Amino acid sequence: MQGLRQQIEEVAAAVRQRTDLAPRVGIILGSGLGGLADEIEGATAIPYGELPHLPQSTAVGHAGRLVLGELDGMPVVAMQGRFHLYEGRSASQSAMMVYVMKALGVRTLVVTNAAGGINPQYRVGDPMLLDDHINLMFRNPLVGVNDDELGPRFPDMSAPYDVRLGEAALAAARRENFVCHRGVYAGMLGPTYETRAEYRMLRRLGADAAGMSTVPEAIAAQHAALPCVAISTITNECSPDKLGETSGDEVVHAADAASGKVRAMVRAVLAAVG
Ligand SMILES: O=P(O)(O)O[C@@H]1C[C@H](O)[C@@H](CO)O1
Ligand code: HPA
Repeated sequence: MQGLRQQIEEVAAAVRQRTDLAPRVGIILGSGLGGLADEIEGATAIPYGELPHLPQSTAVGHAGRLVLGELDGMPVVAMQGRFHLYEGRSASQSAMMVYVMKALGVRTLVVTNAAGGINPQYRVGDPMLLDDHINLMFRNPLVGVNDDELGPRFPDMSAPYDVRLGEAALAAARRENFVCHRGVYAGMLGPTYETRAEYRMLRRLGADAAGMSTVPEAIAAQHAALPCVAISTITNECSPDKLGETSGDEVVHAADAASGKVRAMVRAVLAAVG
């Protein structure tokens, strides 16, 4: 883990060479939400390829850049593209940027993603605030020797998502008059979408939505004592009894179409951070 801390410091130092902005909020932009980074003012954009230790982002709809600047007056750092396990990344690699963001000064993490709606009440385009998650990736970024400088050996996971900031996100949905659910996200390894039997199983396990990201990042945030808010956009309905086909393009398109709602929620979280 000492090696990991060194890598974190080297990435953070490379970022500091490009800008002296000290971000307070870190934002991980999921599929369809990359456009939020275009609203960041005074932006410095750094392609991942220009930073040490970072792999290329290969996922559809993920630009692969770090964008630093101000959003509604708040200094932020946004990941325009993340590292998924299905791209061949380890859980540790997929979560490393959480520690880099903390090293840069971030004190709150906002995570967004696209997810399949398992709860039969959920419709394409609805946002879901994560109340909790189930780690079905069978990977954990904290496996290995723990670095006590980064966080404790056995982090508590009884409340991985910040309730007060989540309330601020929900209040934005009420104010702007759109439906927003609060539910449980099942983190899957991917890259296949689930079978009908798997969606049925996930529903029985208590999941409301399924996706292929977020869980390693939320675990790292908890390890690093960073309050975390996570918001899914429901991009496909996964009723086992009438399951249609799903594709990556459909997911990106649906997330893009609904991105205004999630943007409003992210901005409400920024305002609540104060
Ligand atoms: O980065 P996210 O989670 O938004 O990526 C999307 C959703 C799934 O994880 C994956 C397949 O649709 O891409
Ligand atoms: O149905 C899904 N399953 C897993 N990941 C997803 N990402 C978008 N939709 C889905």
